[in-house]
Amino acid sequence: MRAGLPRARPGQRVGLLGGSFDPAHEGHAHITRQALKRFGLDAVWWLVSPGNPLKSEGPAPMARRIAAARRVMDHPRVTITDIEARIGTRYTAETLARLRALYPGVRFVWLMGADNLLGFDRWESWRSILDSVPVGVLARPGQGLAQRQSRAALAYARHRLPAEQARSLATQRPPVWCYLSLPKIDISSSQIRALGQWQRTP
Ligand SMILES: Nc1ncnc2c1ncn2[C@@H]1O[C@H](COP(=O)(O)OP(=O)(O)OP(=O)(O)O)[C@@H](O)[C@H]1O
Ligand SMILES: O=C(O)c1ccc[n+]([C@@H]2O[C@H](COP(=O)([O-])O)[C@@H](O)[C@H]2O)c1
Repeated sequence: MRAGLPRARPGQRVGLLGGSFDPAHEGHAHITRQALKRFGLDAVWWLVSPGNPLKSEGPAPMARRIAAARRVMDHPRVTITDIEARIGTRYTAETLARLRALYPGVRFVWLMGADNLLGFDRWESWRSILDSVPVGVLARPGQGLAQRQSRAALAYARHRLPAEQARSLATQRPPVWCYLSLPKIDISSSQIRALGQWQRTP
């Protein structure tokens, strides 16, 4: 394994929470704890993005975002990593393909807040994401019904795993996705930036 990359053993169930984390906040920590517990994961990696391909404005420098994320989430089973910058990927489909090649036998699960269901069909090769890894979707304040009726959700409706079977998500054969209802935390990085509590430039 290359220096600086997190470790995982074949058979381990690893959730991947990609994000700008600009900055990280309690909403990220909350869905991570819920995903660990309810999807029965061994670990969660926060993939701190070099920059969301759909966002025109760049985020704060990686080192600042990582340091802030580590202050928010200090948990023995959570790793905060700049792995996408290290392996040179930005699009999720590409990241997942590289991670599967780098970590044979590891059972990855792509994690995301339900807001991402809405625009998911604009992601690069979005179908290949759903076809290649189990996807865990965590409730987020907002348009719950619209999210669950988004193009991606409808196109893959028959592959939705009932929440009662959430613990088996990582070992299910894709395409498979699972929507978890949970107590919601109404917080976002945009709100924190709007309050002036985080600047993108030092
Ligand atoms: N409060 C929250 N509840 C549930 N999911 C969340 C919450 N905040 C963020 N997420 C999810 O965490 C992942 C990373 O989010 P991101 O870093 O973009 O934070 P954000 O608060 O959505 O940022 P921004 O407001 O800048 O768009 C996404 O999948 C997002 O849906
Ligand atoms: O691959 C894509 O086309 C794509 C488009 C939008 C978002 N993503 C990923 O989704 C994750 C959440 O992004 P963000 O900026 O909303 O935190 C992050 O890992 C992004 O790289 C990926």
